[in-house]
Amino acid sequence: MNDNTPGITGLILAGGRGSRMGGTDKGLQNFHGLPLALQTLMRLQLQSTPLQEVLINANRNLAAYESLGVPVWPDSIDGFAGPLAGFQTGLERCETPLLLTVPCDTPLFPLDLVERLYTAMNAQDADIAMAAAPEADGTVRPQPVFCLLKTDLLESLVKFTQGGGRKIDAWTGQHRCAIVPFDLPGDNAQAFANANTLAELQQLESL
Ligand SMILES: Nc1nc2c(ncn2[C@@H]2O[C@H](COP(=O)(O)OP(=O)(O)OP(=O)(O)O)[C@@H](O)[C@H]2O)c(=O)[nH]1
Repeated sequence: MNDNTPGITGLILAGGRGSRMGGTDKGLQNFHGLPLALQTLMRLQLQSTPLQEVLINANRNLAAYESLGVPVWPDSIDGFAGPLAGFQTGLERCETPLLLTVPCDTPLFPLDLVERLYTAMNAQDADIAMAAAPEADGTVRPQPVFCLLKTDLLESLVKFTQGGGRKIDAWTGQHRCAIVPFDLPGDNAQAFANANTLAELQQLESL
């Protein structure tokens, strides 16, 4: 990070239903003995480009999340409207020019995530930088919940969600969006592996 890097707030998205995990609150499931949300928080605190602040977005068990020591905000849109509701909450609550979103169920994400998204955003004069990574079939695909966003996109997002929009790519497609592949030699091919089920969580622990 150099002196010109603007403040960046990290947002942990832990507001989902976790239906494929039996309706459990995913962020509170243990990964190597600690809740996924805490593992995610620690990974954000280890980023090569430091964050100014971290927030958690959760819709259940708020006291348990608050015990992790950072501010916790539930969705401002009712009814589990999806990750974009979390983006909106983060943009409403963050006090820095940039917001980084990460999900709570992908605990091996790269330690240079912030650095590479920020570099691409600048180089491409973009409003959003989104990670992309190889999936099981080897194809590099966007990972839409890993986004660096300019905070002044809030108005656009509120308009989009008020119009019933729920799909991340439909909204990001309205803006200059840099897609940032994490498939360089030395990148961990499993870095964006996520746990939707308890079996997948166990698999992740064995990596
Ligand atoms: N704030 C917020 N975040 C959500 C919502 N739905 C999903 N997310 C988050 O978006 C990320 C990806 O979520 P998914 O795996 O698609 O959904 P999930 O609710 O976690 O799990 P499933 O119900 O099994 O699909 C996770 O970090 C979720 O916490 C929501 O309604 N509100």
